[in-house]
Amino acid sequence: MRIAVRARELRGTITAPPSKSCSHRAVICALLAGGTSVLTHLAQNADIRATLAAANVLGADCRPLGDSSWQLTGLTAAAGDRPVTIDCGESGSTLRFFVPIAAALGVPATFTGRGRLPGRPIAELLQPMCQNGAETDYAGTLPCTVTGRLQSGVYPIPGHVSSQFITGLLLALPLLEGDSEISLTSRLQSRPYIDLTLQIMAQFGVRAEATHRGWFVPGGQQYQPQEIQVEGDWSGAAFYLTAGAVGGAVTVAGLNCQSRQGDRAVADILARLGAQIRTGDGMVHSAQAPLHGTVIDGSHIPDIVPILAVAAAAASGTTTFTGVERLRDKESDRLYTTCATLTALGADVAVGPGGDSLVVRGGRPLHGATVSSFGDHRIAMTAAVAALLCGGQTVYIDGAECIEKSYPNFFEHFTALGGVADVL
Ligand SMILES: O=C(O)C1=C[C@@H](OP(=O)(O)O)[C@@H](O)[C@H](O)C1
Ligand SMILES: C=C(OP(=O)(O)O)C(=O)O
Repeated sequence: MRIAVRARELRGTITAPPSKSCSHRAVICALLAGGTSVLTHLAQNADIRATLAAANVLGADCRPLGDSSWQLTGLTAAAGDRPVTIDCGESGSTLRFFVPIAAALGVPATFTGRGRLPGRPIAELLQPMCQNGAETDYAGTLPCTVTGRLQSGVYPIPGHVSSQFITGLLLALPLLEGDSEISLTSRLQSRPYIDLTLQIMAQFGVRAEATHRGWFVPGGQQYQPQEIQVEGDWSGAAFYLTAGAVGGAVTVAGLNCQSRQGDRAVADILARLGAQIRTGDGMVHSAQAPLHGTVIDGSHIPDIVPILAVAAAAASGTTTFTGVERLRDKESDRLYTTCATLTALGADVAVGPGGDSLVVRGGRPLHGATVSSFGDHRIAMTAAVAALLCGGQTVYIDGAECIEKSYPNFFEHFTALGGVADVL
């Protein structure tokens, strides 16, 4: 699907979609709880559909109650040992969370996926699982089959590849009989996602404790069913907060200003770049002001680096994003695709020496062009917001349907704020 977008400025108020990260975690905790949970304001996107389908395959009874609420009855008895296939679609979270969960339940499972997912990293998670009772059949790409049953023990894991490995283990290891330890072998990146995991696990009555090298996870724990309202998505909100900062004035409602979502940092970062930001009462207001370059550590906020590069392109001077090497392993190689997209529109964006930074020399006027989404929802949405810098010219985005992965009504919000988004 090609979409033609045009906007000189965006103005008005939208409500943030439900958080994708919180929705994954809530569905999984509800699956693991013996009883019925009610999840309201659950994200309705392709990735959460994959996670709901995976929960269903493992024995949960998932029923829509309407109005984005779901009733989920979790595993009341031991899961069977009948082999299952779990289609993760394009969702890295679904894959990395369910691999250890299936193994902890002792369910032989084959994992499939599409798009870039088959090649995204997973070996670093399989390795400690194989040291602790699992067996895997994996040839460097999906499908991947996991058999055996995880045992409690020590799980050495790198912290710099994907925090999703650690979230998957944190969710799964409390189900084992004995205590386990997750031991980091390299510095943790994307740390806020771990805090979010621990927070939602705690809401379902399950705990893990931080140690000086990782986490201690007591075994024999039981998830308790809950009624949970999923909070608004700061990662999605980042697109429209950036839009307000570079052209117009946008208020995003439905956000928890004390959230553990790491992408909440977008508000402080835009303010640091010079935007007018006001927060309070579950709303964030972002308005245009002269922006100036700065240094942004991207190591804990990988998902908002592409959209912040648009703010950097609008700022005078140079903005350097550090710690961004892991952007290469997302739905696209986001270092390359952020550069390619913004360069096609006339911006000066390049990967820095060493390959772990992104350097944006801002302040250039941009122009319309045809760009590809590269099949990556965050790149499609980045290109749409970048159209605000193109002097009213049209940006054509090929493959824009990929927004379905996290933010299906993204273009409805774009038009509600006064932009033009025509499906061609
Ligand atoms: O745990 C999560 O919900 C996520 C963790 C992050 O991945 P990494 O830990 O691989 O950076 C992030 O990019 C992803 O979109 C969602
Ligand atoms: C990287 C993302 O998600 P996942 O890793 O779950 O595919 C994302 O939403 O940008």
